[in-house]
Amino acid sequence: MPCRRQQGPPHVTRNTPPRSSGRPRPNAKGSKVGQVARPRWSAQPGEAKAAEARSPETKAAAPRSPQAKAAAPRGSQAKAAAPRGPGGEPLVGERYEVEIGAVAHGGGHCVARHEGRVLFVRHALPGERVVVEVTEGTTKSRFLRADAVEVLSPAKDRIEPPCRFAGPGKCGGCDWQHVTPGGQRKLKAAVLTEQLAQLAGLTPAEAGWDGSVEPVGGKPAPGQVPAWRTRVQYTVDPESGRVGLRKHRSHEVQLVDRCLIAAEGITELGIESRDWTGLASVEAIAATGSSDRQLVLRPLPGEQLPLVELDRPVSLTRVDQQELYHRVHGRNFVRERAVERTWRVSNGGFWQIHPEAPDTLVDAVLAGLDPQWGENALDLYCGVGLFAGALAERVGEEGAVLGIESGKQAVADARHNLAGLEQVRIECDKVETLLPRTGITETDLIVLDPPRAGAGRETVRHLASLSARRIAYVACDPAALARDLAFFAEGGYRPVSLRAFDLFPMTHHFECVAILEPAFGRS
Ligand SMILES: C[S@@+](CC[C@H](N)C(=O)[O-])C[C@H]1O[C@@H](n2cnc3c(N)ncnc32)[C@H](O)[C@@H]1O
Repeated sequence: MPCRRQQGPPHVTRNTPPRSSGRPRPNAKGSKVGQVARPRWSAQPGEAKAAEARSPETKAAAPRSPQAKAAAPRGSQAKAAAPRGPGGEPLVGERYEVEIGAVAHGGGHCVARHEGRVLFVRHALPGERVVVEVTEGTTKSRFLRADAVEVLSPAKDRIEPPCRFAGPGKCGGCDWQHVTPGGQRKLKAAVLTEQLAQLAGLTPAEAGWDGSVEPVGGKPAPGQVPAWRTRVQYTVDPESGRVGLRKHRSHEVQLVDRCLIAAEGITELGIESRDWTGLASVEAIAATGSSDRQLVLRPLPGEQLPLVELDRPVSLTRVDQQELYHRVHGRNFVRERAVERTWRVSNGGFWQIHPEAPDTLVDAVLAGLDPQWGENALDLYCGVGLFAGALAERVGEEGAVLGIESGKQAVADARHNLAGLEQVRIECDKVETLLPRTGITETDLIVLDPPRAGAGRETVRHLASLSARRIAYVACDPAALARDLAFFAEGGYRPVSLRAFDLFPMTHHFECVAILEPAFGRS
C-alpha cells in the first residue's frame, strides 16, 4: 500500500501546519509550508463553499432545500462546472499535502481544501492525509481537480488496488479499486444521504431508506473483484492498434490486457490480445442466460473493417459515421434472459450491465408497487420492455400497461419481446412529448426509469397529476433522483420506501428504487 511518508517533491505545500512543530518550515521552492510564494488565488470563500456543496459532476440537479439554496444559489452550478477559469497560471502538476474530507457526488472523488480553495480529489478516502497532484485547474479556477499520489495516513477501508491499471493517471473505468467492497458501499450511501438532504431536504428515514447500499450477487471479500460488466466499450489506441480503456476525463487510452470487472463471457473472447488497427472502438456484449456475444465496431473515418478472429464465435456489427448500425455477420441483437423471459436487445439498445440487475430491480419495483389484477400501469422510458413485461404479468388481461420509449430500435424490441401480452402497448416518442398527448388523466401505477438527467419538473408535475396509487422511480443518478423527489413533493407525492443497490462495483455508480405514494391519500 502506498502509505509511506514521502521525502517530498519540492513543490508540496500543506493546507495545515505540520504536526511536529506547528511552525511553518521552508520547502525546497523557497516558499513556506502552509504558505505559497505568490498569491495563487483570487480567493472568494463564498464560491469555494458553493463549489464544495455541489460536486462538478452534479449536473442534473438543482438545489431544492433551503439550506442547499443558501449554499449554492441558482446558476452557481453552471459556473462551478467549469474547472478552468478564464486564464490564470496553470497549476497542473503542483503538489499539496491535504486532509481529505467527505466523498462528493459523481466522479469518484472526495473534497479537500488547500488555502481555502476546493479540490476534488480522486484515489483518496475521507479522513486520509495525502499528497495530491493537481490534474486540472489554474490560479483562477474556482476549484481544482487532483489525484492523491501519496497516502500519508490511510483510511481503514483502503486496500491495495487489485487491478494494476487502476490509480492516478491510469484507467478511468473504476473509481474505487483502492477501497474495500464494504467501504465502497459506505461511500455510495454517504453520497445518497447527502443528495437527499441537499436536493430533497429529506433524511434517510423520511425517504423510507435504511441507509444501506445493498450488495448484489454476494458480498465480495476485500481484494476480490466481481466480474460483473457484461458490456465493455474498449477504445483502440491509434499507435499500437491494441485496445484499452480511457483515462479519467481524457481521450488518452490506458492499454489493458485484462479488465477485472469484465464478465467472463467478455474476457474469454480475447479482445485484448488482438490488433484492431483501423478502428476507433470495440464494444463487447456478453448476454446473460444465452451464449450470444456481439461486437460493435466503429471504424475510423475512411478505414475498412479488419478481419476479426476471436477465441469464441461472435456476431459483428459496424457503426458508421452517422451512427447507423450495419450487421456484418451473425445477429444484430443479443438474447438476454431475465425475469423468466427472453429479451431481444438490438444494436445500441439499453440493457442493464450487471447480470443480476434486471431481476433485482424488477423484484424491488414489484415489491414496492404490489400490482393488482386489473390495474392500469405506465412504464416510462421503457427500453426493451423490462418493467412493462413484469407489470403485465401482474395486472393480467384485465389490466393495461402503456410503455413509452424514444429509441426506435428499443421500441421494436419491446414490441417483439412482449408480443404475447395483449394488455401491453408500446409507443415510440419522448415521454414529455407523448404523455400530455395521450389524454390519460389517471392511472393506478407508474414506473419511471429515466436516463441520468432524470425526469425533470414538467414530467414529474404531469405524473403527479395522474392520481397513481403508487409510483416506482428507478434511478441511476442520486442527484437527479433527489431533485425529482423534491418535484414530486410539490405534486403531493412522498417516498415511502427507498432502496439502493450496488450494481456497479468498483465504480462510484449505483442504482436506486424509490416508491412514492400520495402524501394525503389518493384523490
Ligand atoms: C435507463 S434506460 C431504462 C430502460 C428500461 N427501463 C430498462 O430497465 O431496461 C432509459 C431509457 O429511456 C430512453 N429515453 C431517453 N430519453 C427519453 C425520453 N425523453 N423519452 C422516452 N424515452 C427516453 C432511452 O432510450 C433508454 O432506453
